[in-house]
Amino acid sequence: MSSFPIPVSVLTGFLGAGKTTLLNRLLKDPALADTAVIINEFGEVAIDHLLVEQASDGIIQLSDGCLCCTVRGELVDTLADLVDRLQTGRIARLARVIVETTGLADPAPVLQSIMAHPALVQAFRLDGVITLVDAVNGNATLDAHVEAVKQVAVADRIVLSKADMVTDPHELETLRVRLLQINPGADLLDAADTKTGVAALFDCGLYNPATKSADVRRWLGEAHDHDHHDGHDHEYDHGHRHDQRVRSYSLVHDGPVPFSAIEMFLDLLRSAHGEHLLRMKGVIELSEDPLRPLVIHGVQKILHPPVQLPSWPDGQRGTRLVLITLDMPEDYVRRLFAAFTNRPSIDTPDRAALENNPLAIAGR
Ligand SMILES: Nc1nc2c(ncn2[C@@H]2O[C@H](COP(=O)(O)OP(=O)(O)OP(=O)(O)O)[C@@H](O)[C@H]2O)c(=O)[nH]1
Repeated sequence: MSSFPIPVSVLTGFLGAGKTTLLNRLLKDPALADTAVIINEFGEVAIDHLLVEQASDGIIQLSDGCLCCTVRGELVDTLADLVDRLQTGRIARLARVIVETTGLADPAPVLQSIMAHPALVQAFRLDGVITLVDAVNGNATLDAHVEAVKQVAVADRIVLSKADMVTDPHELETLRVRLLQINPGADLLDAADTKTGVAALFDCGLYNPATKSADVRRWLGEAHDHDHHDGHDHEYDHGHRHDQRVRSYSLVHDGPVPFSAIEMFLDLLRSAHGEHLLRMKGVIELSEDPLRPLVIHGVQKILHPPVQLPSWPDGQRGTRLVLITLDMPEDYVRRLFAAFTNRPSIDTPDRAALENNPLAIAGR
């Protein structure tokens, strides 16, 4: 038996960053039994993975019981096919799916295809995004490719590989600081560290139905930190042009918010700026049900189905959203949020005005 929804982890990272190396090591752990690995190839890059052999139906069974396949086309079809195989008994068990994206792919479309598909949303849940960064080439790749910055920005876990090949400790430290500036909410791990195993990388807990918990404690800590800085914490001064376009900030409201207000705020945000919204996570204190926090998370325009936790972690209530954005006017977002949480502001329309005229705030 497999319990739905099945957790899906996305493993991404720059070309040659060490994804396959890490994956091969992880798959030796019995905790990853009954895992399906989907290698999602993009564009023209031809990949000859050791993991993958040719099989007539595209999916091969490895000796440890894991399934593996390479997808050139639609990831959605492969995931739907896995569900079909489970339901028709052609696969006995499926505990987890790992999607490895190759090279310099923008991870957002992969995440979207999992989170947006009506049928897949029932069967799968996004567990988390693991991004490999090569310590030798990391800085140069981040400078050259905005996709690389996006990969770091959407990560729940960032794994630094090839640190053993860097001789200058200062260089390594600079890269670490840079990665955490792009994405302060992620755990930064070392690929060579024995602790960087299954427990550290999986069950990121965006929401785990088995334990009915989410990793909101970390997000909340994150939100508090940002609050102290009044949103100006990531004005970088080191001149990396792509990094400066990525911002991470939090929106905090102490007190309950009606579901309709949050829904409309998110709708407006996504319709006006969806493609600039790399990642969003949050907990909401609902007016309708303040004792049970609503957990939301999204990638670009796609919002995962919200779930309610049975109680508040730490007992501390409040509405906190953490946003990671690319080229998005923060001021607009803050004013929109203030309007929907009914915080008065001299030159900003209130919620009632916005419900009548959603275009009332300039800056879209
Ligand atoms: N020294 C060192 N070499 C590593 C490490 N991780 C990976 N490598 C080497 O880096 C090369 C690329 O590693 P892969 O695991 O194939 O990288 P990948 O991210 O899967 O590559 P693509 O799928 O082609 O993007 C291989 O030769 C690995 O042996 C590490 O932590 N230290």
